[in-house]
Amino acid sequence: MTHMRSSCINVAFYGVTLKVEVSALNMLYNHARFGNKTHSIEARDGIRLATGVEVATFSADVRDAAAVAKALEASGPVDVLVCNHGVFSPQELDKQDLEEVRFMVEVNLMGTFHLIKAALPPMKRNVKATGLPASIAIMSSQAGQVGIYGYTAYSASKFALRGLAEALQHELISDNIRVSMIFPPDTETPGYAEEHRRRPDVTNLIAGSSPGMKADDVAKTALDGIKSSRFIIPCNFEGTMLSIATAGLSPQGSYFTALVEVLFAGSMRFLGLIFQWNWFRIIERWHARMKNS
Ligand SMILES: CCCCCCCCCCCCCCCC(=O)[C@@H](N)CO
Repeated sequence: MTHMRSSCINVAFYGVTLKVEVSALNMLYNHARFGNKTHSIEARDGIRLATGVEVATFSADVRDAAAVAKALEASGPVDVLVCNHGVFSPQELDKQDLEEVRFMVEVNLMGTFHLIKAALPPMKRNVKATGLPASIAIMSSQAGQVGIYGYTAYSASKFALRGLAEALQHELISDNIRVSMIFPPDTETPGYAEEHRRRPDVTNLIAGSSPGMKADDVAKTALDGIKSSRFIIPCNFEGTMLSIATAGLSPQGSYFTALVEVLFAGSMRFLGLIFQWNWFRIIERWHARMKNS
């Protein structure tokens, strides 16, 4: 992040790696259900060990707008805001408690609003004062590009982030602030290990269409994408296909990617339909098997 001042906040959950990659002076390390102060101390020590860089960490629950605002005030103006928090509880909506649904929406969606609202005013002032650009990166998921069995609440919260990001980029373009969205597949984190144990078999079959990744690799891809101010940042090959298939009316800064999107729109729709057809078949078969046993 050479062109940006090395101040950054990073909010937990997809892994500590992003923090190690960025030579951050100020960091906010945030936790929802799984988090506490210990995690932010671990993150700080991890960064010191890996890079020798001394960082500050501030903890807050992203669901608590006032706490987030306080933490951001303590951290000082942010150049690169990475909204990296997220929670997931896999279950069919029919079986899932509304409390769980609300929890995902509160953390994944409202938490992102809280961070951006708190970070934006000083970020704008800072960009004006320094003449340097700033970035807001939002961690979505491939389940924020396509809805999948067992992901109703999660997909809803992640799809919502896209609307937020597209509109926000309109609002911030003249302030020289770039918005990015990252769409990772299953990512090896402690949260994922827990999720994988609990999610329905059929979810595993469908999510298996996109191979999982290590948190480090997602972090590297995310940083590269943020640095080149891409709006959509896919993380693996399937993610690239998915991003072309779901390009919609999203901003596209790369002429090359724009050309690929235009040239392959039809055939990607066709491929997407084949994927859907296959997924519906998997679901039907799975239900038939459940009925028989
Ligand atoms: C047209 C071409 C299509 C290409 C293939 C599409 C494959 C889609 C697979 C979706 C996997 C979703 C993983 C979500 C991970 C996640 O966010 C949870 N693990 C939460 O932690």
